[in-house]
Amino acid sequence: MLKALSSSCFQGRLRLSARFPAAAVNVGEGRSPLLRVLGSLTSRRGGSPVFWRKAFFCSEPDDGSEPPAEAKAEEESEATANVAAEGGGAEEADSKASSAIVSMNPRPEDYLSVIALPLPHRPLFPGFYMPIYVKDPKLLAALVENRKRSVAYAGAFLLKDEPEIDVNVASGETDKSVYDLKGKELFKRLHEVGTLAQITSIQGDQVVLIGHRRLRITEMVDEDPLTVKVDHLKEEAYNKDDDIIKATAFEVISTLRDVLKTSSLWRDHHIGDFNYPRLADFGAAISGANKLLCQQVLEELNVYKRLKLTLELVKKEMEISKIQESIAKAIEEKVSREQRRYLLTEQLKAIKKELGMEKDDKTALTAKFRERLEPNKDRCPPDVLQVIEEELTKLQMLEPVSSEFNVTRNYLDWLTSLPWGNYSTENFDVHRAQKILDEDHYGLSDVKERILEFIAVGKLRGASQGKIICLSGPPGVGKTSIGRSIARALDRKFYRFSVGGLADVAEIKGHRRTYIGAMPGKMVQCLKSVGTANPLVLIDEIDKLGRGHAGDPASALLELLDPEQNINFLDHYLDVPIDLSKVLFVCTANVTETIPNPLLDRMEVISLAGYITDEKMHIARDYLEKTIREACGIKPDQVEVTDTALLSLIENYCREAGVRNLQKHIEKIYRKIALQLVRRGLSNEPEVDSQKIDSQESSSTSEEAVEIVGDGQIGKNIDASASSVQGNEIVSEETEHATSHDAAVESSEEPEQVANKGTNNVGEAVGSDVDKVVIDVSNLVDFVGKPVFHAERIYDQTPVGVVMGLAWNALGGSTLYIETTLVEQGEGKCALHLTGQLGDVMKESAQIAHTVARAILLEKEPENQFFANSKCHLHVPAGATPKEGPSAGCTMITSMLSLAMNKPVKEKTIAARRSNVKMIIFPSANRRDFDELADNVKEGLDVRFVDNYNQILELAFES
Ligand SMILES: Nc1ncnc2c1ncn2[C@@H]1O[C@H](COP(=O)(O)OP(=O)(O)OP(=O)(O)O)[C@@H](O)[C@H]1O
Repeated sequence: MLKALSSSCFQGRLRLSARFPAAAVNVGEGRSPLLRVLGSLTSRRGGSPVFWRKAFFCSEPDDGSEPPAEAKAEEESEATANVAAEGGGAEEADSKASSAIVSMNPRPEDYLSVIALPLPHRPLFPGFYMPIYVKDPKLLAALVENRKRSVAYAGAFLLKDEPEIDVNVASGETDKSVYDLKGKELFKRLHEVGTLAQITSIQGDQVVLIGHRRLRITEMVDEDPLTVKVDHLKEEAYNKDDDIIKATAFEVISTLRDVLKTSSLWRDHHIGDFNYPRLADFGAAISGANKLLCQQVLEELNVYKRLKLTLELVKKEMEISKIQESIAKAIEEKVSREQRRYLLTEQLKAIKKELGMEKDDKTALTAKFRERLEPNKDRCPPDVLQVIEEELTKLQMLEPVSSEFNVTRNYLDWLTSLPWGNYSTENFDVHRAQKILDEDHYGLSDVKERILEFIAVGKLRGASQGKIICLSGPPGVGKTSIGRSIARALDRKFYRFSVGGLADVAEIKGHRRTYIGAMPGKMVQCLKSVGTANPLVLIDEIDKLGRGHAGDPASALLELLDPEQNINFLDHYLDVPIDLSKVLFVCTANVTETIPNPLLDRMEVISLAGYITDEKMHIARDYLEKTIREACGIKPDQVEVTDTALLSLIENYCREAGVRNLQKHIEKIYRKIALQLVRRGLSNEPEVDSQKIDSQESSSTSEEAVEIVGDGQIGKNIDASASSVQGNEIVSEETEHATSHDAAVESSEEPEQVANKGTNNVGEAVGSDVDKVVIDVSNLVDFVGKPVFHAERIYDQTPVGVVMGLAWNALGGSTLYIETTLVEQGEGKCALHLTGQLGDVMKESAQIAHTVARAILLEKEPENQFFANSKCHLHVPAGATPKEGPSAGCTMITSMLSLAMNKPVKEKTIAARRSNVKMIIFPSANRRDFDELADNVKEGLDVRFVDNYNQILELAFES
């Protein structure tokens, strides 16, 4: 009824059972295709590691029916021979054997007392092979002995779990405890129902069993080795044609088929021609079910119930199989997708390579690097060339996916992109250089002269030497921009970087290549970006160099700048020396005091003092305005900024040493003008358009409209409309102008309106050129807001105790007052109270000034006890600004004396030109500095040089 398992299976099965001793080895090694299949199947299902893996389906069981003829014959002959030779053994066996000698060989069912073999992992099913390991030597010896006496049967019983033993314990441990069990202990632990097992081979401690028929233990006969009395069990009788049994059996078969189908290993096999009880055993045996469930099947003698139990097991197996299949499928799909992609890209690469369309990555890279190096190869230092060659060889040997490959590639990228020995031709034309410098900057004659000297030396030597020029001065005096001009004058490439706040040495010297994301330092980056080895490098803000947490940036900078050292500058990343001796370094600083001394020593400092109003006017007029106007796209005849407006800007808005703020203000003005011009253009255009539309709609006005558009004089039209709208304002504006400028300045009208006024105002002045926007003092406020500064002169006439001094600050110079006033008087109340955020040195100066003033007063007016009996308060205004320095001593003395003698300092005494003061008193030691000032600065100043305070006293108080 049932189909043969498969012809090949059966062949294997029969061969194995027929020639068992030899085949047993094969069984163990799983060489038979069928056994291999079973073995793989079971191991895949994760059954018990040793025993289940080695349980194999074998032959027709001895379930009451006859064993296969061939096997039976062999067994019989073997048994006969053994018994004949030894003529002894166990009692029963003896009796059977002796009876066998007389009548017949012992049959399986004749074994009523058997040695009990414990099976720790799975029960043995009739018809299945199972190799087991017998570790107990006594038991093994007994089995061997029995076998010799042709008592080749034993009972195989599943071991019950010890209640406290976890079923999941490693098999090794379970095995160990199993081997230790003996006698009664073992007896108690055995399941009652087991299998009569034929011992087919014993190889060392490996014993191969074939299950024959079911047994039930009745009692223990012997303890060591455990021998038990058994009953042979038979299935309950059943009706083969019972529909329910039939249906269940079919269901088992079809489920088994499904399982076999889903498992690729079993796909080609068929289920054998079994009877129902055997079918149930087969299903249970090959399922990966739990040992107790299998034992249940073994114990079940009702065929229908056994089939049902098996059906449950195989259904479960089916589910597991399905899940397993879907997992396997998903993984397979993923792997094959990736593999496919990989294969395709490899194929593509191979095709491209074959067609010469693309070389492989490494070859292409190497070729690229070599090509890049080629133009500089002759000038490239030999040691650098050697490093490059070595790295190129290394690149060839590295895997493109490795991180080392990337490091080497980047390194080669940097090495080959530097301009080794590639110098730009310098221009030593002094006249041209002078022209360029004058073109870019007004004044700064010292700086320009120094640059021209440098060029002249270069011309005579034929090559310029590396130099460090340091331009020091307040912000906005043109330090950076003059650096750019020098580069232009010399025809050198320009590169600027700021070291303000720089704290990391790696910024200058680069990181070591071992770091992830390592980069070379600024200088190497500079060379790569300019592409020549002799650029002009402007190092900005060198006075604000950071402290550095790892290493000292100042020392690194020294190595970079020092002409003695930088011929072999070593960048950590590049690791090969670079010659920086031809680089012209220009540094900028606001103050030189904070520049590290070793650096300052090597620099040629050129000071840019700051500009006076005259100079600023020139700069604004001839340089700033011009460039800003162009940048805003405004034509020169569209705008006029009057001198007074410019002056007001400089004096009242941008009080600074440089011109940066002034530049910003002019930019602001020009931006606003640009907006106005655009707005006016736009406000006119829609008007023209609307007329155009009107002309289409109304025929009566069409001619007029066409005339206006056709006229092309849009400007005129704009103006006409503007004047018609603002006619009244023009009149009022004119009157305002006639009366007062201030009124216009304080006007709160919108900037645009005021600008229009300016335009119209000018329109009147320049006749027909009505589009011009004029900025003068009257409308300046609308463009740049209210003035920020007022004259520093607070007093028209300085009162008693007040003296004006000169101060230096970061914005350049400024004037400041020193005021002393009396707090209270009384016998012995001599005290001095100081305010105005004075630094320690300045406080000490004030104390000294107090003492000196007292001494001078004592000498001049011995009877004047002012200082002895007065508490004075000295204040330096602008209290929010900290002040420090030793140079205010004389001014303080003068201020205190003025109070003590109750005489104001003479109006023309101490002053600065910017504050409209006429006389300045300088210490004689400063005469040299004063002489260096340009004539236009000195102009109009009454300067006196003094050696001691008495001279000041004379100038300040005596007429
Ligand atoms: N003498 C000058 N003639 C023409 N333009 C000048 C002059 N001095 C400064 N300028 C202009 O002023 C602007 C500011 O100058 P720059 O940026 O070079 O100042 P700086 O001294 O480098 O300031 P900082 O110290 O803040 O860096 C530039 O646009 C520059 O062209």
